[in-house]
Amino acid sequence: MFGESAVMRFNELEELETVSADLLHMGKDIPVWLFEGHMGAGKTTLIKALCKQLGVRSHVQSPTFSLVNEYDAGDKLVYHFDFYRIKDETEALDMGVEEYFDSGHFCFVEWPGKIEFLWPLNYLLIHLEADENGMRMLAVKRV
Ligand SMILES: Nc1ncnc2c1ncn2[C@@H]1O[C@H](COP(=O)(O)OP(=O)(O)OP(=O)(O)O)[C@@H](O)[C@H]1O
Repeated sequence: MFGESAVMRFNELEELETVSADLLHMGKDIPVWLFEGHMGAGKTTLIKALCKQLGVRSHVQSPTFSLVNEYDAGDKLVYHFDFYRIKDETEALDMGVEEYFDSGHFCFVEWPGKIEFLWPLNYLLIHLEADENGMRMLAVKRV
């Protein structure tokens, strides 16, 4: 639908259903999705919308302290990471982040810049920004 990259603009929470459906259409064959964006850009909110589309019924919230949450999405699992508070990449290695990335299950990663050396070869890179009016700009690229 979008080729290898796309830009989307939206400003209503209701639009997230369409945005997340489009993203899944574009990247459903890629397990690891990296979500870049400043605090409050809307990373967790977008991941919630994606999880809903994937059939997750449990509560989706940022795993700021646990580093990873696991959600059941029927035939697949979703691992939701937040590396904002991680000390260094050794901590990510110790929690087995490479095994998660290789598992074939969806891995949605907030603050991926904190573990840049551990990014897999292929991933979906999503960059989110919010302007002063609350308008969101999302750029997505298959790598
Ligand atoms: N598309 C959107 N339209 C309107 N409001 C939104 C949208 N996305 C997020 N918000 C609102 O912006 C606020 C911050 O969103 P969210 O917590 O998802 O950001 P975040 O990028 O995960 O931040 P952090 O890095 O601090 O976890 C929330 O109150 C959320 O409801």
